[in-house]
Amino acid sequence: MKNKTEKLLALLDGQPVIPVLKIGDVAHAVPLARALVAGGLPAIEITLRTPAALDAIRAVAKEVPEAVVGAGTILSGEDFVKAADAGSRFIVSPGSTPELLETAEKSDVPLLPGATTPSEIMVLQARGYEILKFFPAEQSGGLPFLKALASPLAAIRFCPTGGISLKNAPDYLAQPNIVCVGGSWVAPDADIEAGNWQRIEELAREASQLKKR
Ligand SMILES: O=C(O)C(=O)C[C@H](O)[C@H](O)COP(=O)(O)O
Repeated sequence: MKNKTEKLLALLDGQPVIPVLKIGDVAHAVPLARALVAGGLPAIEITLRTPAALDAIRAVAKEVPEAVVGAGTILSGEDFVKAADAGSRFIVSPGSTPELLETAEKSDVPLLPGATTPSEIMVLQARGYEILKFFPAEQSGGLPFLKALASPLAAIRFCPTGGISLKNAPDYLAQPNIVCVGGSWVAPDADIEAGNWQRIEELAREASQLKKR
């Protein structure tokens, strides 16, 4: 597990914000990934929330080698395997199940599993996880909650996601037990639909300049 934690950290490479993407049309995947890379956010999370998601992951893995493509909204072992086979280099889930964790343990692809309560966190810690997603961050108690976890659960670091924006991201990133934040704000649905890659590149640049790294 140490290896996989290090692998995950190397892939994220200190990037302060991981864009959480919902891609409805596979044709948007490559230009969107290129815009995010150009804006300084190469590690991206394509969520399995649309029928196009697996093809989008495949297209980015093949055509945008500068990107570090990951998959999000992974709910089962089957999703994990499909996403990894499509070329995902890391996998993100909103929570965890024993079945998902068993599948992840057989793979070389690192998993960033979600947890919010001390008990969920302790179960994952006992299985060797040191970096967890904290989802939905704002709705689950946000920064005060994460600060309260830092002392009893000192070995765990978090990637909070859900309700994070350019406005509150700096406060999260200033907290030592936070590795990065995730957010959809850097790639708004309307800009993806309109092919507004320049604006997405600008939003990415703004986000990439927030601390950590
Ligand atoms: O389903 C998952 O695996 C997720 O990653 C959930 C997303 O992280 C959030 O839905 C993003 O939240 P917003 O930035 O507030 O839009």
